[in-house]
Amino acid sequence: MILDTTQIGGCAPTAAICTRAIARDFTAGEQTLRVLHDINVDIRAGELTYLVGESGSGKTTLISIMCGILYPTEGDVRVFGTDIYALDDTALVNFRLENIGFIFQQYNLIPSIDAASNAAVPLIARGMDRREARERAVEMFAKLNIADQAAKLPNQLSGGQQQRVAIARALVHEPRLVVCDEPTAALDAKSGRRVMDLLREVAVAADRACIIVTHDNRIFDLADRILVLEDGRLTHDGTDLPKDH
Ligand SMILES: Nc1ncnc2c1ncn2[C@@H]1O[C@H](COP(=O)(O)OP(=O)(O)OP(=O)(O)O)[C@@H](O)[C@H]1O
Repeated sequence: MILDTTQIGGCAPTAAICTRAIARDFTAGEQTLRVLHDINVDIRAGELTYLVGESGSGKTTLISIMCGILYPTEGDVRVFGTDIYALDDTALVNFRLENIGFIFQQYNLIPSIDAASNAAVPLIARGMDRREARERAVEMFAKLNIADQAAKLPNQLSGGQQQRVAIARALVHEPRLVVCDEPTAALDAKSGRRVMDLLREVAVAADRACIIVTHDNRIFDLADRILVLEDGRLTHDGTDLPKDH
């Protein structure tokens, strides 16, 4: 019998991310702490989804699990239909490289190479010629208003400029899933909205999705969908924040 694996656990075939019964424990000394409990959510393609919640509620842990960098203690994660934690390590790395762009709170830029080379890394890792990869990175810089910063080393850039280099690096290979942890926190209001416009332009389409962890109430109106985590449990899923938030 042939199983339609996209339907396992009730995952919609069109879901960008589908989590079923996700739990995650961390162990510190003798103590084991459960920081995520029974997370069942479908992130739809074509939408900008926000994940909000108090500090320590589990947002970074959940997005790390959703994008293949942290194994869940329990449960399954499908990204565009692929059961990612059933892949072997090499296949998982390749899957991430091909399909996922990350923007983390720490920019993790390589200090010894210039901004354009940093942003070109995902293309070079996929085998693109270095010069062409840099050109593509600089095109992305133009959209982010930092084209004139391409030849600078990371330590010659402001915090906001470093963040935009990290954003360019996440988007340069046009991944199907973009995952961002506080992408606008270090930016002024105008630059923050510009980054959100760019994320919507590049990262949201019929077969693409973007999930954003944010506390930034200046951009809440731009979400298609808002998920709220409280103490490791999903307590709200809607087009707006709950009234008491
Ligand atoms: N590697 C780890 N070892 C032990 N505990 C951890 C580890 N990573 C996270 N935790 C704990 O898990 C809980 C959730 O952390 P997480 O970073 O996911 O929260 P968050 O909602 O992203 O917080 P913030 O908004 O402050 O970034 C916290 O209690 C945190 O202390």
